[in-house]
Amino acid sequence: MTTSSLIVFDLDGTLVDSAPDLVNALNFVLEREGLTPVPLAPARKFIGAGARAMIERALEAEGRTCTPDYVSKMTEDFIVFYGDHLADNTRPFEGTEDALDDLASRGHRLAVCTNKLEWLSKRLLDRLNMSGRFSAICGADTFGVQKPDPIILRQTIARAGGAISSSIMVGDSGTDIGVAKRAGVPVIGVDFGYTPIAIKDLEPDRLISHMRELPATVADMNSKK
Ligand SMILES: O=C(O)COP(=O)(O)O
Ligand SMILES: [Mg+2]
Repeated sequence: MTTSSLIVFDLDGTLVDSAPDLVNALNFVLEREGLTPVPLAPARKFIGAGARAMIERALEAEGRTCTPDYVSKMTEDFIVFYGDHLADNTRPFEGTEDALDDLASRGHRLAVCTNKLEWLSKRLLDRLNMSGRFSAICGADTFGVQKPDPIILRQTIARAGGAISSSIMVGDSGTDIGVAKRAGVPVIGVDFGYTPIAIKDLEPDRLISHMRELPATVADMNSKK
């Protein structure tokens, strides 16, 4: 028998392949400052800790040091540009919508816990016609703390009407594995997202390589509780 539970998803690199639009926005601000744009493949690993961290990681990779105010201005400009272009090329990873349908049909509630700003996350999921699937969509500014601070995951679970003891986190990077472990929530890693450290080395409880594997993985974890 399957126990129904809340499944909490990371957004960038887990539900959606958002790197093309994030990197376009990054390159918009870099080029405007006279800096060299970054190709998509190496820039993917800058994603995962929010917009500011993405810009800082890109500047560091170019060997630039900038004042916090300068980075703040670039971050503001990044967000304005990204807000207008966030669904130009971003799509759910293959099999995601079928997997979410399957989980919902088994009685699972779904939520999003991301280090993207909440309004950008909601706008993106609206544009992809996916918002209605989630009982809560929480971002870096929703509770004033970001992943891997366990408060953001605990509060997301509460907002979605779930319980820590019956929730599972799904994510692609160190912030997701970290937040889940700190909050005491089992975690499934996906190996198709964005992370500078191989996801298997971060030791998620389970690892999947395609969203089609998710419903059976969740069912198996719940059957062993
Ligand atoms: O946009 C980011 O850098 C982080 O987003 P994520 O937490 O959904 O991976
Ligand atoms: Mg991610």
